[in-house]
Amino acid sequence: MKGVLFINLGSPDSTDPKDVKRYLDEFLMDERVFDFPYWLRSFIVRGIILNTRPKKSAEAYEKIWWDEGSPLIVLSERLKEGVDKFTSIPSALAMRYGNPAIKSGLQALKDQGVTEVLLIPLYPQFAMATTETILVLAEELRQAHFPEMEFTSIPAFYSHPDYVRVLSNSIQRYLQTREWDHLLFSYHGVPERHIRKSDITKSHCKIDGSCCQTPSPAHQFCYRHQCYQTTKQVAEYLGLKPGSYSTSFQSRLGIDPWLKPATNKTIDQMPEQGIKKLAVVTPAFVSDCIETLEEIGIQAKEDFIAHGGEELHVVPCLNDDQDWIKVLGRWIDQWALAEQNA
Ligand SMILES: C=CC1=C(C)c2cc3[nH]c(cc4nc(cc5[nH]c(cc1n2)c(C)c5CCC(=O)O)C(CCC(=O)O)=C4C)c(C)c3C=C
Ligand SMILES: [Fe+2]
Ligand SMILES: [Fe+2]
Repeated sequence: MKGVLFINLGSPDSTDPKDVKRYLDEFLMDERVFDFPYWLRSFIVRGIILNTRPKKSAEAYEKIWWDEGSPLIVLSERLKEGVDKFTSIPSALAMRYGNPAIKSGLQALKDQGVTEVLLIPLYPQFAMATTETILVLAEELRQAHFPEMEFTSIPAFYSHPDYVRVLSNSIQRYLQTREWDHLLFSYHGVPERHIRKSDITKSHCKIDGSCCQTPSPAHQFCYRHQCYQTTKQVAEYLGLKPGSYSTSFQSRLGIDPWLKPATNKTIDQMPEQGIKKLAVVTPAFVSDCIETLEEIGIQAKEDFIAHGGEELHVVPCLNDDQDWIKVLGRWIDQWALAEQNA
C-alpha cells in the first residue's frame, strides 16, 4: 500500500526558552546545517550559540506564536489536511527537527499498512541543510526501523510549471490591492561553503556573477541557482519589468561568508534608492514561520521604515492555498497511479 510523508523543518514545542534550546540544539547540531567536525560544531553551537540564542529566539517566537501553536506546524497541518481531501492514499506530517518526528510519521503510515512511501520535503529548492538532511535521516530510519518500506522522493520543484504558476498567482492576488515600487524575492541564506559542497562537478560553482546562469549538471543540487531560477520564472510569468524586482538572502548566522546580497542590507538601502513601498516574497518557505513573520514581517519592516521607507508588504507563503493543495494532490495521484500501472 502507498502513502505520503510530508516533511517540513520543525519548530520548538513552545516558546519556553528551554524548549527553544532543545530544538535549536537538535537543529544546529545537524552536520548538514553546521557542517563542521563534531568537536568544532559542538564548541560553536553548545559552547557559544546556545548560551544566548535561545532567549532571543524565544522572544521572537513569542511575537508570532498562535493559540494553536507554531505557525509553521499549524500551516503544515492545514496543508496536509487540505491535500488529504484530494487524494485517496494515507498521509502523515513530520518535522526534521522536533515534533512530530519523522520516525513517528513513518510509524503512523506503517500502522495503516503503508509499505511504499512518497517523501515530500516541503522545500521548493534543494539544499544540503534542508532536503538532503531529510532524505539522509529518513533512509537511516528506514534501515534501522522500517526495512520493509520503500521510499521515493519528489525532486526540488522550484521550476515545475505548476509550482511557478501557483506561486506567481498567489503573489499577483496579494499585490493587486496594494501599492508597491519593487518586489524583493528573499530566500533563506546558506553559507557559501554549502553551495561548493553540493557541487557534483566539484568545479562549477564559483558563486560569482555567472556560474548560476551557465548550464551545468551542478544545478540539480545548487541552491543558489535554484533560487535565482525561481525568481526568473516568476518574474517572467508575471511580466515584471527588469529593475522592478531583485533577489536577496536572509537569516545569516555565524561569521563565515553566506550567500549575498543580504536581505537586511538590501532593504535598508532601498529607501535612498527611491523605493518607498516594498513588497517582499519568501519563496524558500512554503509555510509562514518565524523567518517570514518575524524577521521580515516585523524586524525588516521596522528597519525599512527607520531608513525612510513607507510601506513593506510581506506576501504570505503558499500555506494552504487551494491551488497549491490541488497541485500537491495531483503530483501525489500521478505518483500513485504510475506505480500502480508499472
Ligand atoms: C547554520 C544555520 C542555518 C542554516 C544553514 C539554515 C538553512 C535553512 N533554513 C531554512 C528554513 C528555516 N529555518 C528556520 C529557522 C532557523 N534557521 C536557523 C539557522 C539555519 N538555517 C535558525 C537558528 C533558525 C531558528 C530561528 C532563530 O533562532 O532565528 C525556519 C523557521 C522555523 C520556525 O519554527 O518557524 C525555517 C522554515 C532553509 C530553507 C534553509 C536553507 C535553504
Ligand atoms: Fe534556517
Ligand atoms: Fe552557481
